[in-house]
Amino acid sequence: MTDTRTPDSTTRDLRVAVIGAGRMGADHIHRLHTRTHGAEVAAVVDVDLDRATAAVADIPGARAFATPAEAYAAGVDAVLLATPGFLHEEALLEALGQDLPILCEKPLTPDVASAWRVVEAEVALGRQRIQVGFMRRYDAEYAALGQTIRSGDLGELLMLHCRHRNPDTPPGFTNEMLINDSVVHEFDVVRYLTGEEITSVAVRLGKASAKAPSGQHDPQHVLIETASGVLADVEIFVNAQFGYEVATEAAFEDGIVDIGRDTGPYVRRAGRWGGSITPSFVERFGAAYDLEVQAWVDAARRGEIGGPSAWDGYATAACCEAGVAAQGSGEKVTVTLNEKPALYAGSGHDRVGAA
Ligand SMILES: NC(=O)c1ccc[n+]([C@@H]2O[C@H](COP(=O)([O-])OP(=O)(O)OC[C@H]3O[C@@H](n4cnc5c(N)ncnc54)[C@H](O)[C@@H]3O)[C@@H](O)[C@H]2O)c1
Ligand SMILES: O[C@H]1[C@H](O)[C@@H](O)[C@H](O)[C@@H](O)[C@H]1O
Repeated sequence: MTDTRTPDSTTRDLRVAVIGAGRMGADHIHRLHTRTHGAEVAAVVDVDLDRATAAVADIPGARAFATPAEAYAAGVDAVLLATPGFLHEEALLEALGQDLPILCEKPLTPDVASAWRVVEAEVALGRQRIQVGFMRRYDAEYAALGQTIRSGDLGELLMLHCRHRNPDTPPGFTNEMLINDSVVHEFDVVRYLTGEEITSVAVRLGKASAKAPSGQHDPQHVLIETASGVLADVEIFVNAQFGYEVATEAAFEDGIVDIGRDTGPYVRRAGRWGGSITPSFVERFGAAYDLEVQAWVDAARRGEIGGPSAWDGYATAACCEAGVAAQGSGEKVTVTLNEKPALYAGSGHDRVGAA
């Protein structure tokens, strides 16, 4: 539903409060300040006030705060939430209480009960205010794969073989976070690519790497099934050392499509050949984050959202909960969803993120 109560939103820049100035928040602050049209960083909020202060040092007019309430009192138009996922619910409910447009970094929340509370709060508000930061929808290669699926050129999509590899994990990254923080992206893109809900999740724990921190079983093999029976297997390997890789091989009735392989200059030098490996998500998805944030800003100025919704956040949280249960049981776990509220009709996982 379009918010018609924002009369000057199309004529001046959207004043954004970024909550959380860590790895992802700092990247988004830079993006908003240097290359997003129609928006400005008005406030940075971080419990670590020194970090917030450092983040606004080079941004004229931007102010640092230790709590969102102070930023709201100072006056902002929108919120970009980049605190750790377990803190999202409280911040989302507070921002919804202010009726502000929100770009919430994934996951919406780390468990299905809290995700549903957020959906209920947005439904009670009566308009969509939350966009979830599933940036892969804005990646050119995922968009091309989605186009191939929808065109039917290669027949029906049958299987997806996904590899999700990170060089290492930040401190405090738990075994459950392999699912809640990492595979949550595959849950989203499988829903986005197939246009179907996920019906079950199974997890197999095979041989573990000695490079994984204590408490993490890494890698893991996740098997996802969709409503029509498309199978997607995911190797989630978050201490893979060599670099960052998010790649998929899609098997169709009439062909195979590969996305996410490192490309770039192929160099032959001094008796050797090769290229460079993508170091992190910042490089792999830099262009996708730019498109995602611009789509959010453009939509927020119209009183709309410009990408995956709170329903998408809730549906992926349900998949995560099934995945974490499957980690423990070794059994296939069925994903069950509440009835989709009318607020999200026609604007759920079939929303196309990139043109
Ligand atoms: N889309 C992606 O590819 C991607 C990549 C990395 C992280 N993320 C997501 O971004 C979010 C942040 O991750 P990160 O790696 O930047 O974390 P981080 O730990 O580097 O930064 C979090 C920041 O939040 C601050 N903070 C903690 N509690 C706070 C509170 N109550 N109020 C205000 N600030 C608070 C911390 O001081 C820190 O500066 C997570 O949801 C994560 O899943 C997404
Ligand atoms: O928070 C990060 C981020 O979402 C990355 O895109 C993903 O590859 C990592 O696994 C996850 O920990």
